[in-house]
Amino acid sequence: MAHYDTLSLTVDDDRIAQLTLDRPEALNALNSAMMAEFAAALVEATQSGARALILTGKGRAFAAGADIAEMRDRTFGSMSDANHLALWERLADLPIPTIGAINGFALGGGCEIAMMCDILIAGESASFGLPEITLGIIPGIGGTQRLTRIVGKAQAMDLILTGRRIDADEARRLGLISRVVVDGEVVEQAQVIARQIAGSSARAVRAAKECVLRADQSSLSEGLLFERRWFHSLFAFDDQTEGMTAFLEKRPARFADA
Ligand SMILES: CC(C)=CC(=O)SCCNC(=O)CCNC(=O)[C@H](O)C(C)(C)COP(=O)(O)OP(=O)(O)OC[C@H]1O[C@@H](n2cnc3c(N)ncnc32)[C@H](O)[C@@H]1OP(=O)(O)O
Repeated sequence: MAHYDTLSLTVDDDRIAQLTLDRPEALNALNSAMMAEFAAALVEATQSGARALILTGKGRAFAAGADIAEMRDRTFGSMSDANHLALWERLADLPIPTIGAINGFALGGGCEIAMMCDILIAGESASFGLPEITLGIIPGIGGTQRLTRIVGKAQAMDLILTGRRIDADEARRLGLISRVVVDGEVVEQAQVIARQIAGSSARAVRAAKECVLRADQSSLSEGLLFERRWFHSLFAFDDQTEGMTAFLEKRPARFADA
């Protein structure tokens, strides 16, 4: 793995990649250096053959948002010419499942990146929020769009216009995250989920991810057709025969790429 200054990337023997944001002294505030390294690390993780990626933060935050010190003196020109923040969006395009393991604060851009993950689990004392409004700006890494799709207009307006923070339980009630776990066990629990995914058929996992994501972006009829076509196509591969034979022979399936 390459050396990074603002994050670390590991890929273990089970082909689980773990990307850890690593600027704990600034609560993992997202600066330009981290954004460039993040994009490079995603490429490296994918090329390593990883079957799932865990995203977490070092210390008492997942990430407390974009780096305010770096951002304060930026201008419209420097932001728009560089299409600033666009690189973070690469996370949403990753072909493998992504699991956000949220420890502590996930605020502003931190919350926005978290919402790009496919599966999101958080420690009991994690807190989420989009406080950009208090800084005279709005979310810029997809926060208004993703939050509205996840929680609906009224809740999204409430959270975005007030900038208030919510705890892990409220985030789960609203649908932002799927599981709340004991603080300190977030990464461990994410690894359990990642291993389960890595032990499944890689093609079926990819098909499932593409179908779920399609649900957000297409009409129901298009989505149903997309799902059915993917379903049919999985019968072209050995994993389907192996999965079903293993069930009938009462043994665990041994998928080719697991
Ligand atoms: C993506 C887009 C479009 C926008 C954004 O994300 S804007 C940023 C949105 N985020 C925020 O507004 C949160 C800012 N941070 C806080 O409100 C607080 O730090 C806290 C509530 C998360 C934690 O407060 P606490 O008192 O526990 O800790 P601090 O002393 O405030 O922080 C420790 C250390 O980290 C620095 N820090 C924290 N957040 C950021 C940030 N977003 N950018 C830059 N630096 C940040 C903080 O200044 C402090 O550093 P020093 O010890 O050097 O003062």
